[in-house]
Amino acid sequence: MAALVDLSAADAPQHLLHACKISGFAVLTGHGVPAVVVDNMREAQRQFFKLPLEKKMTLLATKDPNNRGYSPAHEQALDPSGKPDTKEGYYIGREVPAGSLPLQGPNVWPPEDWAPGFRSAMMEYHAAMVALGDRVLTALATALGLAPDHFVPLFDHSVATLRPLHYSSQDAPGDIGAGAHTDFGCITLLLTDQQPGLQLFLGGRWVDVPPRPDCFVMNIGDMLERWTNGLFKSTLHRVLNNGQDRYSTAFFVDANYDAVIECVPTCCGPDNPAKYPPIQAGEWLMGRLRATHTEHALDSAATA
Ligand SMILES: O=C(O)CCC(=O)C(=O)O
Ligand SMILES: [Fe+2]
Repeated sequence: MAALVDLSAADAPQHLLHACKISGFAVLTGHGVPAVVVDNMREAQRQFFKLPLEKKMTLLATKDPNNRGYSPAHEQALDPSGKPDTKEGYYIGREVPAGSLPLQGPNVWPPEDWAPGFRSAMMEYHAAMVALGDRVLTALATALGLAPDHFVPLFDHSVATLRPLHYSSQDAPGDIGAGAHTDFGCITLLLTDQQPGLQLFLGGRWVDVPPRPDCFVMNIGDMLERWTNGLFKSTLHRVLNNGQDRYSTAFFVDANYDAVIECVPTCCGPDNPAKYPPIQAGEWLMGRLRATHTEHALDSAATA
């Protein structure tokens, strides 16, 4: 189901290709992300979520036009037909000046004395994830028979969202921490702790993904499924609470807001016509964010 892939091996592209076709999930070893970068991020994540709710509520992502900041428990329903998610989270993106594209702009940060080192630890981890994402995209382009740098111009100002999450021990075991969903973008790089909870929907049933705190769980999102004409699978997954505190950190590798997602040349042809009409990456993303979040400042943000 989620195959182990050693990213440092010469045949990594072939193994990734296989995993993307079968389940859309792989567990990455040989990723080269320094342990200190991961440890500092984990520490900052734990300290931040321990803050009193009144403080966290002053940093709401729903009030930010670029969707940066805190999202409390029950604010998002990743499965809009089900119960809201019990997880709390924090959205962090590229630290850039407000510009013409939605979802791009300055981050929302807690005051330094509330969460000392949070900002620097998160931005260092963000940079490491951008680099890992580039590496995975190069391997995937190679595996697809494209030039290794095929995706580079499509990700040079990409929406690159870091989202530390916390599932609370106060929630009942079996409650929906994160509702059944497929990821909206291209690739997700997920770090978990030692707590189980993540499940994939494969072969008509929910299958546990055993935690591997030293690895990254990589999965394919909707945009890459469309880009590959359905060759890569954007697989349904969810998180169930288990009565323990669980910390995970998602990094969403999404394309440039203004990139057009249409079938890559090696995945369609006369015998295999494009199954999906072209979409603009940012509009797709905004649609999925609006569909899963409660009332949001995004609702009034212009779509480019
Ligand atoms: O917390 C996890 O293990 C998964 C979270 C997830 O699927 C997501 O944020 O898209
Ligand atoms: Fe997800």
